[in-house]
Order: sequence, then structure tokens, then C-alpha cells
Amino acid sequence: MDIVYIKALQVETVIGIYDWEREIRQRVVLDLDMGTDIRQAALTEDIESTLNYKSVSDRLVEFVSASEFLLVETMAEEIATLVMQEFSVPWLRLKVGKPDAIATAEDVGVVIERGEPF
Ligand SMILES: Nc1nc2c(c(=O)[nH]1)N=C([C@H](O)[C@@H](O)CO)CN2
Repeated sequence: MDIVYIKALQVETVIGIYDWEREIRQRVVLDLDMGTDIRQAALTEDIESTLNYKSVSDRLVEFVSASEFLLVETMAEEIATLVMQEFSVPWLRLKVGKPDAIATAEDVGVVIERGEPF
């Protein structure tokens, strides 16, 4: 299995469980590994033969910036479902970080894996 990845995609969104968090926009940072097979694209150099990380990034920015989740867990699950369904990704690993949430921590968040590696 090969991986197409997106690292440190930053998006501003409404997220959090506290009242003050519902009134501001905060930065979330996404790391996404997507299972795929790159061999056909490597042979043909045809972008249509591979998973286009620009298309996925654009869609994630659109989705996350319009969302208003309470928990990073919910955001992670919804992103995973979107990527697997809309981009036919059979397996992924996703980190959703909220680096500005805890003043004394560099980052907090969740990492999930969904689907089957092949
Ligand atoms: N496991 C989680 N813990 C916490 C979350 C979360 O989404 N998942 N969220 C918060 C608050 O919104 C926090 O980010 C603000 O300080 C606390 N714990």
C-alpha cells in the first residue's frame, strides 16, 4: 500500500465545548495519510490516475471552515467519512490537533485510523 499525505493543513473553525469557544474561530491542524496505489500515476504521469492532494485539501478546508463541532472526535469521524466516501480512499490515518487549546501544551487532539489497509 502506498500513501498520499497532507501534513499540517491549517483551518480556522468554530470548535469546542465551552461557551467562549462558540464565539471565536480557532485553528485546527490536520495530518492525513491516505492509502492508495501510486503505480499507475507513476507510469503515466496522469493526475487523474492518482489521489489529488490539492483536491482533498481544498475540500477539507471548505468542510472544516464551515463546520461547528463541539469535539475534535466528531470532527475527525466526519472528516474520515468524507474522505473515504468522496475520494474512494479505503484506509486512512487522521490527526486532528487543536494547538491553541491548552496554553501549557504544544498540541492536543485525536488520531484515528479507519478502513482496511491493503
Ligand atoms: N478528548 C477531548 N477532550 C477535550 C475536548 C475535545 O474535543 N476532546 N475539548 C475540550 C475543550 O473544547 C478545549 O479544547 C478547550 O480548552 C476539552 N477537552
